[in-house]
Amino acid sequence: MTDHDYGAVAAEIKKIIPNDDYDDGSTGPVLVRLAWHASGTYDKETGTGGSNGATMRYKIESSDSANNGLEYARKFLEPIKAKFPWISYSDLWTLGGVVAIEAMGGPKVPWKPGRVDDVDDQYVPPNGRLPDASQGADHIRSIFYRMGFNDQEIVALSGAHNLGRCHGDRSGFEGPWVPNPIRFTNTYFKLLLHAEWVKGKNSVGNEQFYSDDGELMMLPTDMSLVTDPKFRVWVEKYAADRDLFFKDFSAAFSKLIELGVTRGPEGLALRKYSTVARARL
Ligand code: HEM
Ligand SMILES: N=NC(=O)c1ccncc1
Repeated sequence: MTDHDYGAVAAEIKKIIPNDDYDDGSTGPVLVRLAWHASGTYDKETGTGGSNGATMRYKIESSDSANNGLEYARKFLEPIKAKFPWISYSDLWTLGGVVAIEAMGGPKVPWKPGRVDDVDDQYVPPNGRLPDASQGADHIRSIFYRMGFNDQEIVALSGAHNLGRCHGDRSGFEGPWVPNPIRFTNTYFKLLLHAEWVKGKNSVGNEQFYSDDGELMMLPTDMSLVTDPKFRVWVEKYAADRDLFFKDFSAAFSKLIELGVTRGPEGLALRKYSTVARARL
């Protein structure tokens, strides 16, 4: 692989994180969500989906309602793609999440280049592989076990809900999880355990949980992290130990953005699965 200056790309991404005209003043949370959704379609049994290929460029995937709102993130990164045309979208989108996490005070996340963008939509994974926020622990496990994650990693990754907010016109849920949604901390876990959460219906008719002052929220899937005993063990650990959360989140997010990436001797990603597996998409 020729040596491109990925540090220069990262520095350019860092410049667009603060944004007084967007949400809570930062593009960081939606960039993290883009990196996660671009990777979270992976299926370990068939080797399909994942961050390689940047398949969300194709309508089939970008129009999946689970990806509502990610057009903002993709647009924020377009000028950087124009400035560094040699970087793949697959690498740009994952690097965007990594840079955003660190810029918001989170841990360094190991990231490697070499993803290759698909040239057509033949490898687009089927919709429906991302989690449904209205469900519970069994559903979360089915989604994340499919990707190859365990309970500890599921809880660590869920800590990304310390960032950003829900938007009624995107997901049908509303509000932030924590008081400062543009700083990466373990507050999400402390609130899950120690705040009072009351079930209610939001303005678009979906059930979610509200803090006593009505300012903060939790999704039904968030609440399953404290009602399910095996998840709860890790919520308690991460609420008590920020450094442990940072270490585990960094490892899990690095694993997430590598899903679907098999590199050849030159470091470039190869398509891992056969036409047979593709036929099963
Ligand atoms: C456990 C399964 C998960 C469910 C059901 C879920 C669901 C949701 C929903 C419904 C939203 C609101 C989207 C919107 O209206 O803008 C959201 C936002 C977000 N999610 Fe998740 N999520 C899950 C896991 C994750 C993971 C694993 C990550 C990253 C590691 C993540 C990162 C984010 C971020 C950063 C936001 C805020 C985006 C913004 O502020 O625009 N989520 N999530
Ligand atoms: N982080 N996950 C999400 O943003 C999401 C997942 C599924 N459906 C809507 C939104």
